[in-house]
Amino acid sequence: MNIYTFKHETDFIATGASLIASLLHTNPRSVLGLATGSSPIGIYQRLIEMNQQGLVSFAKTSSYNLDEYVGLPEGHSESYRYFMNDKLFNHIDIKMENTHVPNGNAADLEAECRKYDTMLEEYGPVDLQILGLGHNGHIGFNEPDESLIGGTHVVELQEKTRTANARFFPSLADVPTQAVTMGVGSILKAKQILLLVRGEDKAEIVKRALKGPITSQCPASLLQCHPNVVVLLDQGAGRLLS
Ligand SMILES: N[C@@H]1[C@@H](O)[C@H](O)[C@@H](COP(=O)(O)O)O[C@@H]1O
Repeated sequence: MNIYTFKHETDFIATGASLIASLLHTNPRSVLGLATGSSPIGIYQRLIEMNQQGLVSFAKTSSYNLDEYVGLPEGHSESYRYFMNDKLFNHIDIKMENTHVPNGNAADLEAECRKYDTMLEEYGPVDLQILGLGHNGHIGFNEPDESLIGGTHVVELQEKTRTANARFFPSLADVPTQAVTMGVGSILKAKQILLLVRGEDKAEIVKRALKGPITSQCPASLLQCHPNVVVLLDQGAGRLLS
């Protein structure tokens, strides 16, 4: 695991963006695993600029997002499909049909999960999986539990997660109670993982995830088992690592 802590946000962004861009230079058909949350936004903005300057192309790239809320109306501004379109896809040369986000409005959510796994099996493995980190150690929406699920599944969101994400909704009551998420097994199948974490409030969980015991009570701790993980932290998030 290669862990880098950055004093300046511009360096955090430049490092993340160039890692993705160099992957696409090496293999323009790379499969990207993408994440929402605040941590990747600056990197997505930089990739948009690079794409518009002709420095990187997504024309042959496909993408699979980690997760999506269940039950938000189509086009809802807090759905993860809206986030991805708004923060990245609408501004780069990726073909929209090559972008995939689980459908949290599928009539049969179990069938949607199986369909997502089948696509990942058929068109994967993911070359580079971007991840953020929840305050409780979740990755995607894989919440701490007695055991973890390998494939894509429907999850009940924990109060800590709903409270953390309530800042984006009018009130806590408006935050969905369920989500569809890729499982930890699917995440670990990626060839390379790029974990992005920002903020002092994440320092404790960063330490637990990267240096603590490997346990389903901290899903991100399973990343310690993966052979190719790059972690980018800002100073706040990295402050408890020696
Ligand atoms: N479901 C997403 C996660 O996939 C993301 O990793 C997390 C971290 O968000 P942030 O980057 O804002 O810390 O937020 C949400 O809970």
